[in-house]
Amino acid sequence: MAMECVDSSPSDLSIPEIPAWLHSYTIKKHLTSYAEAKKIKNYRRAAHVCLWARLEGWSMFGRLRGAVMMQLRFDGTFGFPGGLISEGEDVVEGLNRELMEEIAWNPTVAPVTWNDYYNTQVDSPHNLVLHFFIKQLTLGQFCDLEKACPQCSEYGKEVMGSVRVPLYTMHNMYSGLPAFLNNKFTSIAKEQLLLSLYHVKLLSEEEVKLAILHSQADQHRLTRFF
Ligand SMILES: O=c1[nH]cnc2c1ncn2[C@@H]1O[C@H](COP(=O)(O)OP(=O)(O)O)[C@@H](O)[C@H]1O
Repeated sequence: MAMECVDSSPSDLSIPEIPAWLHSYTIKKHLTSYAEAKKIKNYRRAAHVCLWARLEGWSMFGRLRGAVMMQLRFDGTFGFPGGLISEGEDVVEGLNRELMEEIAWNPTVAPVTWNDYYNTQVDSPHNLVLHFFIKQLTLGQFCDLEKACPQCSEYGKEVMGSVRVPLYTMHNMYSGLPAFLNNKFTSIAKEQLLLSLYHVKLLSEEEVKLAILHSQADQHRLTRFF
């Protein structure tokens, strides 16, 4: 007997507006509405979240802007915390459960809710529906979470630790965010990172463009020399 799926989602979840130039860089999988995604049969569902906090100030590396959390995964790639939703499980409940396992998230402090939903993409080759959330924390909550991460049950197994994404670019136009973008990312996590930075206005349209350009420029330099 098929298990009945619990679903607490509101009916008005819409597809976000994404400017055409950013769309072409960041939407690598079919973008769909949550309602359409619900109709897809025999696909697994996963949900991940970009947790971030505003952070004003400067350092010798450049303007700090904000704290954004990603994690180093068991497969050597970077991704956002989250994971597969169990059969019959509500997406938001499943996401909060995954966060407890992967980053020692305490959902009673600041649970991820449907207000934090951002978009859904369909990874057809892998029969996977990918839901993405973006949640703002206070800087205090973010720093507490960073300290708690190593206490999670998956630490040293599935998750090797949380990292803060560098949002600055140094004078050489490469160190910082452009260099970070040349790491290996799982699935569409790199594209989700760029979308998040733009969506929450941590970076302007021009700054996202430049970060992409400078990360690619360095790849070309390396190809020429080696
Ligand atoms: O940060 C991410 N953004 C988008 N997709 C991701 C991200 N991390 C993992 N995925 C995709 O979702 C699938 C399941 O995610 P994950 O590996 O986190 O699940 P698990 O923690 O339940 O094992 C992965 O196989 C990968 O294709």
